[in-house]
Amino acid sequence: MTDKIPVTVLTGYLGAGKTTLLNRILSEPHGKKYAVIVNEFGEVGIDNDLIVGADEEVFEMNNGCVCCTVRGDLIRIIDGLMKRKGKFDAIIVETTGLADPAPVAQTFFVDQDVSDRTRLDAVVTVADAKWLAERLKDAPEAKNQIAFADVIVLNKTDLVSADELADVESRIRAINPYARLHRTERAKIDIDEVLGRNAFDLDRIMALEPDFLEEGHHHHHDEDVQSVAVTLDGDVDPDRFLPWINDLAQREGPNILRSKGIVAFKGEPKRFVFQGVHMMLEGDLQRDWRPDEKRTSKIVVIGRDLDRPSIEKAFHACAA
Ligand SMILES: Nc1nc2c(ncn2[C@@H]2O[C@H](COP(=O)(O)OP(=O)(O)OP(=O)(O)O)[C@@H](O)[C@H]2O)c(=O)[nH]1
Repeated sequence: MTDKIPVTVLTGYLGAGKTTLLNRILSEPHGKKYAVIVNEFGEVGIDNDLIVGADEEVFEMNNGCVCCTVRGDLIRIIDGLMKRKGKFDAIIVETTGLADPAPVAQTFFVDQDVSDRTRLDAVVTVADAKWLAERLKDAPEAKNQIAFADVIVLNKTDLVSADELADVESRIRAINPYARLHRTERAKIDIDEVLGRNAFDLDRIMALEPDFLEEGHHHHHDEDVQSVAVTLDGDVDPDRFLPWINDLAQREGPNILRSKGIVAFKGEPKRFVFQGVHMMLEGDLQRDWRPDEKRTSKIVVIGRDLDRPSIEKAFHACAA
């Protein structure tokens, strides 16, 4: 068992702070080599672009959710990684915010090749202290992610009062009394609390889902949640884009579960990156566009009842 490569499944609802946690882990002077597998919901890869690349290799799985259509991809990527055994110490799988962690975890037990060579170390769930209580009401995935967690990182504590924090913590405890729970701001946590936990407890999961080890376990996505991805070749006018995106977040905020994008502003050598959850938006200029990189702007808005044509039209109207 000891020579099996540990796998950490990083989950948590849209915008909770998974990539923030992942970047924190990868930026630490850990002296280890991690293989990172990211899966995102949305037709264009943005997350992959936002992971701080040091030495680790990042494998992207788009076009679907890891818990359903791309599970074959996950198995293939892991098989490929295993052929290069010895080159890395651990695998981290970041799932989409809409993934049910059960089938992802199941892969590490049911697929023979994968289970021979890897072991699921822990399911780590990042929870958004501000929005989790709402999502527990309307998003079954959010609840499953908490139920399946071995470690819970209760993030964004800066956005709530002490009472709200205690309330969300008690809601989490009602679903999962077993997981280790940490309160964090910007996912600031000791790496040892997240990786190398040896915490995944199959017995507990079997009690939760007796058919966990049976194949053909299907997860139905919340069909109401859609992803609108728009790309634009060429530069964007910040004087048009910024008021528009701010206005969209204010107007459609309750319906927008997540928004993000990488935008090329006219005359600006740096990439503008914005991130949002509901009506809260943040954005800044990050690294330079590389000489070999096409200045393509891409945005993704994930939510309910979104007006796709109007978002597409409005973004294209921001072209410089
Ligand atoms: N105020 C505040 N914002 C945070 C905190 N942690 C992360 N954020 C912001 O929340 C947004 C979402 O963070 P991400 O790490 O991208 O979340 P994610 O879970 O990877 O999102 P998806 O992969 O799209 O589901 C970003 O704008 C972050 O900067 C926090 O503790 N406090």
